[in-house]
Amino acid sequence: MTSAYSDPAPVTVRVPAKVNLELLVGPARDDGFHTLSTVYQAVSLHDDVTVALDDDWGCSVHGPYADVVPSGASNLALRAARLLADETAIDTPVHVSIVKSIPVAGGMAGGSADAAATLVACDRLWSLGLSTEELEEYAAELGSDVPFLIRGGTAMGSGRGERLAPVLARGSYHWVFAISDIGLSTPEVYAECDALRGDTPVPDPVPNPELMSALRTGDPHVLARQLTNDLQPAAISLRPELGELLKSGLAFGALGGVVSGSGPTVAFLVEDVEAAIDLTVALTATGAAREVRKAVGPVHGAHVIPARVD
Ligand SMILES: C[C@@](CO)(OP(=O)(O)O)[C@H](O)COP(=O)(O)OP(=O)(O)OC[C@H]1O[C@@H](n2ccc(N)nc2=O)[C@H](O)[C@@H]1O
Ligand SMILES: Nc1ncnc2c1ncn2[C@@H]1O[C@H](COP(=O)(O)OP(=O)(O)O)[C@@H](O)[C@H]1O
Repeated sequence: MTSAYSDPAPVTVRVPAKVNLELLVGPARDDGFHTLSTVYQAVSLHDDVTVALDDDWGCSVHGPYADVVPSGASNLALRAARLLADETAIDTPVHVSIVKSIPVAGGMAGGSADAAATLVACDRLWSLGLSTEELEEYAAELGSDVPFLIRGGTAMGSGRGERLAPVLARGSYHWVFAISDIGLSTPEVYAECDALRGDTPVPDPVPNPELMSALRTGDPHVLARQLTNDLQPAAISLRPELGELLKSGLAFGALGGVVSGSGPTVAFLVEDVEAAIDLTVALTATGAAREVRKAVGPVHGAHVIPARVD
């Protein structure tokens, strides 16, 4: 006799990386986090995260970065699944399988992206029916930029980066990312930023209206002039070669360049897809980056895709 009930099929969610178009870092708060004003853009470097019911909680990581991502309890995606289960009184464990293509510890929020994808996937697998707002609240418990990876597109982040507001952005932008061999630790880069500032008083960050205007034009030449990152001097202080990489990209024709978040990935904004190909070839030839990848932004946040058939 067949049962009327069958286990739900695994759910796969595709999730983008991010770049900060503007990252203004204010003073350190009592809880150790820094007050931020940032503008995130989701870009088309993706991880795919699949959740499936299993006898026990587990995680596996696949792809070129598998060796440098923990697959145990510290994996942020597995932590996301367990947090959501605890908060919603679910007691059916899942296995989380990550096909990782977002650079690790690169300032592109790869771990946060996997956590965001897992929340969206588990919501579907467990038929929780949570709203985007509810998922973003759980996301904020996992990390400052996890909520943005659920939302995607282009958005402003305040607080420690977790409070999101929409931004009116026109057009589609072409990016080239120069990815380093070895990652940088986000807390170390914030600490270096504090050390470089010393005793200089730091005001609360105020969003730059010229960036908002630039995003409304849809013109990459205009946007390129507004790219800003207060963590860039800290990232360059820890990795002086990033300064040279930025200069090379601009010399090879990028409209603008900026360290992505806490680095060490460097993001170059270019005019169009041909310029992206040219810059990718030129930067690859220098050997100054482990890998050079093209992407477009903005793209959607974490979203369910049809299951892979292997
Ligand atoms: C720098 C940014 C820019 O978007 O991204 P990444 O470059 O790491 O991707 C973010 O602020 C990173 O966000 P996320 O990676 O989620 O950081 P969290 O897990 O919340 O915090 C990790 C650590 O970073 C520092 N931190 C983070 C956010 C913040 N507003 N102030 C901080 O000082 C703290 O030392 C904290 O313990
Ligand atoms: N699912 C995950 N993907 C990537 N890194 C993870 C994950 N879970 C935990 N980590 C850890 O988080 C650290 C930060 O990774 P990541 O989010 O890629 O960088 P960044 O904060 O620079 O954007 C890594 O060094 C890794 O050890």
